[in-house]
Amino acid sequence: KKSIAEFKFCEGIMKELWKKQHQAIAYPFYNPVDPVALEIPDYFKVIKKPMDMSEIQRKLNHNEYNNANEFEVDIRLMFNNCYKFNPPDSPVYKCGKALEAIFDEKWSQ
Ligand SMILES: Cc1ccc(Nc2c(-c3ccc(O)cc3)nc3c(C)cccn23)cc1
Repeated sequence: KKSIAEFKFCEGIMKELWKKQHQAIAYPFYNPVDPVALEIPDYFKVIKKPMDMSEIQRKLNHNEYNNANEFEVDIRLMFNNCYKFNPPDSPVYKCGKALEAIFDEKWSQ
């Protein structure tokens, strides 16, 4: 059952992740990874299910999540794609870990 409260909770989390104060760690996740622009032509060979904050926001706005769990699945997919593709010592990997920590804190509230 699509509860309003679950939807509001997910909306609140996205509102947090989009905050300007998190821009330095959230920017790699704002939009779909563009392998041409980023010069990473093998990205779609490695990452079979791309996911980003704009797509998550679009799905939320279009009521495409049946529950909060489906929303969390896409959030975790976005971060795990980042950890799969980027080396642990890379700036973007560290951005993912920092942003996921903010997500986890809000998600557990
Ligand atoms: C040569 C090279 C190496 C690493 C990257 N990573 C990266 C990613 C990225 C995000 C999520 C993801 O699942 C994969 C990649 N986003 C960026 C951005 C926005 C700027 C610079 C680097 N970025 C780009 C180019």
